[in-house]
Amino acid sequence: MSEFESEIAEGERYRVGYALQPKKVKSFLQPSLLDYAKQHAIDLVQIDPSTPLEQQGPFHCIIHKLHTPQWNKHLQQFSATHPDTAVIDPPDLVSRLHNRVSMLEAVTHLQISIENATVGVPNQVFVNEPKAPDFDKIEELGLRFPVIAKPLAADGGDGSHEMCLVFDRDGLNALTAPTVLQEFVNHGGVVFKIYVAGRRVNCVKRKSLGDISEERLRTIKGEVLPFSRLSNLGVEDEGGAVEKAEMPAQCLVDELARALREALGLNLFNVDVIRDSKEPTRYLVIDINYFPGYAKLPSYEPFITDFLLDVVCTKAD
Ligand SMILES: Nc1ncnc2c1ncn2[C@@H]1O[C@H](COP(=O)(O)OP(=O)(O)OP(=O)(O)O)[C@@H](O)[C@H]1O
Ligand SMILES: O=P(O)(O)O[C@H]1[C@H](OP(=O)(O)O)[C@@H](OP(=O)(O)O)[C@@H](O)[C@@H](O)[C@@H]1OP(=O)(O)O
Ligand SMILES: [Mg+2]
Ligand SMILES: [Mg+2]
Repeated sequence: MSEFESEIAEGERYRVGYALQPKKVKSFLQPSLLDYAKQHAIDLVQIDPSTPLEQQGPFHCIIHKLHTPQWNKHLQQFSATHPDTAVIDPPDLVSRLHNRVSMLEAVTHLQISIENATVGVPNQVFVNEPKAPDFDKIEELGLRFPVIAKPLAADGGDGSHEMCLVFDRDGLNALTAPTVLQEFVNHGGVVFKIYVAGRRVNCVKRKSLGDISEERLRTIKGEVLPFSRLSNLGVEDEGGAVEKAEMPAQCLVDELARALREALGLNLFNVDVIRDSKEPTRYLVIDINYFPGYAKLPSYEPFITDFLLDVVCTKAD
């Protein structure tokens, strides 16, 4: 018997509306998810964002990854008149993840120390005009090269995944504003991706940028190395770094997910975490994404369905 069978009244069905871009519908709404959810009393219903929500309901729950002002307004109006529909998640809270400075602020307030491990963020500074960056500000913060130049906006818009590895001050001349300069931390070429769906948590390993040696730093001058959508690149694991990497302790993963879920007020996100090669008890959060690619997880169908059942059966803790 499933965890929820005793909660669901005989014949009861739950309507969950989803409002996503066509590309996301294709990747997230796999037939296997639709089927699994259906067998567990959840009907996933596509929402047309250009038609009033009133005409498309009723909904027990709405999940979404659209953030045009018009969609936010429709959602807000619908919520006001349908307080029983759970909106996963409120647009004003999601928007904190659309900026690479505010995204990491919640992490800096967490006090996590489990099994000697700590969780923080890399040093970073926002510069408006990288061509004439405020070097004093950078040095005051103790920011050290190499750095990754990341676009401030992380809203899925054009260029929001286009990054640059910058090896020294001269390299900053190649950048365009506005940019977040984040210290590059050697981490053994493996990123841990913690997927959260309410109280459901799953951590997987992925290939990342390789370490940069002191030797390489001495020889590279004024160079920048552009890259984009690294998490979608090939999965080839040269040298077996990903396979060999030890996972972070499960209690650390669970506590980080729980604490961030509470601090951000969000249910659907993932967290990219690296482990400092020099200090392996030091974990660093480098990125948080709203409504990430859950379909890449093994058994994502029960993962998502159980989360939706948590919401509609109001079992979330
Ligand atoms: N501070 C850092 N130190 C070392 N490597 C980093 C750092 N920040 C990012 N990286 C590497 O660059 C990749 C891309 O960075 P980031 O995750 O910030 O970009 P993104 O475009 O938002 O990614 P996503 O596709 O997950 O949304 C990371 O997965 C990691 O491999
Ligand atoms: O492309 P996928 O569906 O796999 O998911 C990616 C998602 O793309 P989307 O645009 O389709 O939502 C990205 O969103 P935007 O920043 O572009 O908004 C971002 O969240 C990535 O981190 C996700 O990849 P993952 O972190 O899971 O590897
Ligand atoms: Mg990332
Ligand atoms: Mg991201």
